[in-house]
Amino acid sequence: MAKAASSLTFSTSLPKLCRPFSISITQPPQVSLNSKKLSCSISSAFKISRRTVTTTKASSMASSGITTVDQNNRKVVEVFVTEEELAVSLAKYTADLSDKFAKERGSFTVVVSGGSLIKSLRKLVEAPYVDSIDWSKWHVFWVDERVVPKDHPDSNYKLAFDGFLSKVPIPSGNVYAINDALSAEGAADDYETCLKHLVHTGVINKSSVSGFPKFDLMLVGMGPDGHVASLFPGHPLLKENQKWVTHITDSPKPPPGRITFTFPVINSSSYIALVVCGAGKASVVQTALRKSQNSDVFPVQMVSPEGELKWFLDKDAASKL
Ligand SMILES: O=C(O)[C@H](O)[C@@H](O)[C@H](O)[C@H](O)COP(=O)(O)O
Repeated sequence: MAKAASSLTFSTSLPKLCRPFSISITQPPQVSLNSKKLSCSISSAFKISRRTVTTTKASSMASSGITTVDQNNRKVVEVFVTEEELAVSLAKYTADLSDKFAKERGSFTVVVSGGSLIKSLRKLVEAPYVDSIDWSKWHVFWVDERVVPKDHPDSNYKLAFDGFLSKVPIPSGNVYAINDALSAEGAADDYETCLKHLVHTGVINKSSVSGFPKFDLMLVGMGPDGHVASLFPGHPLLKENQKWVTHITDSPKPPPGRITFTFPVINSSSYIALVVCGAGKASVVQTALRKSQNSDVFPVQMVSPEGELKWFLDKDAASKL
């Protein structure tokens, strides 16, 4: 097992077609200076699959340990040499879940963020997925939206429509954009009312654990400051625990007016894919996946779904692990 742990590494001279490796974290490793104990602890904490990347830096990741993991949750970290490979894997992951939920419950509720995530979904609109996915089962929501007209360049709806939704046959009635004629507060209330209706009619599941809506899959990005959705570091909205959808008028990332799902909704999800690329996010990724204290510094560290959390990282975002 010590050999396996020492293979968890990154290199700038990786073979071009090398496959990603996955780390399934089932329990936090015990970090110890005793090398024998450390090796045993790490082996019990990580399940390594598709291991093809072998250099020296991984042992430093392993020896620091990952201590942010909730023992009851399943967290997977997957690192890709290129964003292109990440996009391929993300498409397969999404398509597999689409198939699973379409078969199991006759619909697939998918939540997307804005930002670079939409570009990372591009493989879904290509073969084989564009033809094999049952798009009629999809119901699409936004984890956050900027309160601007739907044809505005800042609109997350427009971003997703142009890059993704316009290229697949999802019924237009299954795409839940905000009412852009309302204020931020009004749009948030309206969106929550819409979600309540869809929970009532069974399109969206309800968590028996939290009582909040339980989406099948959330595909979300993370900002360089560690924000997810429109939940920003230090903002009081991080603590919202009643509302399903809330609003912000002082977003530090423009535009200032937005609506956002709250953490209880995000964390009721069955699956969350956190898609993070670029060296500018490496420090936050490092803190989120290697922190040794219990305090949550970044909003992304509050992402802890009932189901599976999977990090999709490119090698730049993972460069400090
Ligand atoms: O509307 C938004 O601003 C987004 O939903 C936001 O949460 C985004 O996902 C992150 O800021 C990451 O964006 P990038 O991937 O472009 O850095």
